[in-house]
Amino acid sequence: MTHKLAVLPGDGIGPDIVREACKVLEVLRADFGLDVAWEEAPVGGTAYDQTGHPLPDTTLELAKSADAVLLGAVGGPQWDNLDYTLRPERVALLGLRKELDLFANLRPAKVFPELVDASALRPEVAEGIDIMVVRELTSGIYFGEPRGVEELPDGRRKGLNSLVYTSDEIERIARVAFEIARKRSGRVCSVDKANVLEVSQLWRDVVSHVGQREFPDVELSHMYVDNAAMQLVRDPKQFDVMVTTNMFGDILSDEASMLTGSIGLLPSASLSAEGAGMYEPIHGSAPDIAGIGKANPLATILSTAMMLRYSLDEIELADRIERAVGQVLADGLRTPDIAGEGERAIGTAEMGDAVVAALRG
Ligand SMILES: NC(=O)C1=CN([C@@H]2O[C@H](COP(=O)(O)OP(=O)(O)OC[C@H]3O[C@@H](n4cnc5c(N)ncnc54)[C@H](O)[C@@H]3O)[C@@H](O)[C@H]2O)C=CC1
Ligand SMILES: CC(C)CC(=O)C(=O)O
Ligand SMILES: [Mg+2]
Repeated sequence: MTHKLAVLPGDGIGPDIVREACKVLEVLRADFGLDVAWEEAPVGGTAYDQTGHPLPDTTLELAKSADAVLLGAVGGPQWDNLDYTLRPERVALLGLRKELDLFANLRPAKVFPELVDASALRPEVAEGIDIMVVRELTSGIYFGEPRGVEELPDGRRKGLNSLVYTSDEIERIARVAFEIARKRSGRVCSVDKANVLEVSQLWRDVVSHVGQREFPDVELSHMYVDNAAMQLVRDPKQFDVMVTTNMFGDILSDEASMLTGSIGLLPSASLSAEGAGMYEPIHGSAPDIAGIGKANPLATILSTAMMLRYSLDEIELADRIERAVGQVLADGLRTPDIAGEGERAIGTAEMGDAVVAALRG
């Protein structure tokens, strides 16, 4: 049966990088028998400009009816002053995640052997890093109520966001992390701020219970988020699976990207319990390099591989994409973000073309 995809390029570099991922899909369809069809739809600031809303009903319906969603990125300075009820990041991105119940965000941070020198770390520290950040994605402080900015009687203003987790939300993300750990090294590190936050005390308690009751074979440790941020740089190989809240996972995965060389390399999968999946690079819309051919498309191409693996059950083709990316890096091809000093850099489209050529062998 034909795999039906919703492709949502979005804003900034979104269209630049999604174009390259679609080239990869074209080749898989033409040369490797992947039975796939996709429809594009506007999302984010672009959709707001076209329709008055960052997540038009037609886009949401397309996403809901698809077998998987491929997303570029949303947001940018031209929409920064919009009222919060219309901001692309909040309405479109958080809206899609919530509407599709994509509570489990998998963000693998793996150092390609060819890119050890591009890491922000010393080569001996960088070599072999392979971390899976499991981030809760549909709750926590990005979604908690009450929220807002209000005027106080004395003329000051008060800004408020709420960090809320219920035990069932913690249980389900913990299970995802433990299951993944079983297929990897059998170790989970849960990251929280239980020395200060009541929510984190609940988080730690629930993760521990799930571990003891259902996954006694998996080794569980706990770490405060400030220490985890430091340990990621000091000794990243101590981590295998990290499980954490929405905001901590957002921040730690951007940090982890620099261990691998660039934020332009890290893919992600966002999954629901019912089988929905959305795939996007972990970075944003990078307005500073939009439309000028400097964006690294590999995070999006690797997100496409995750889509084949997790939503379409095309494991062999997912492996092929990952091998092709390894091949272009082994061939010395570098976009500006991963080029060393004096090294020639290629553009976004050339990098996409190189992956296509490597796929074709
Ligand atoms: N998933 C999404 O759609 C996300 C959207 N955003 C939005 O994106 C906009 C820009 O946010 P920033 O904080 O600047 O974060 P960003 O991730 O867009 O950019 C941070 C830095 O990384 C660089 N960068 C990002 N992706 C790259 C790539 N593929 N290749 C090479 N360099 C890359 C950018 O040029 C910039 O210097 C904001 O409106 C923000 O809200 C931010 C994060 C996630
Ligand atoms: C733009 C935010 C809502 C989310 C974010 O930065 C992310 O998911 O990486
Ligand atoms: Mg982020």
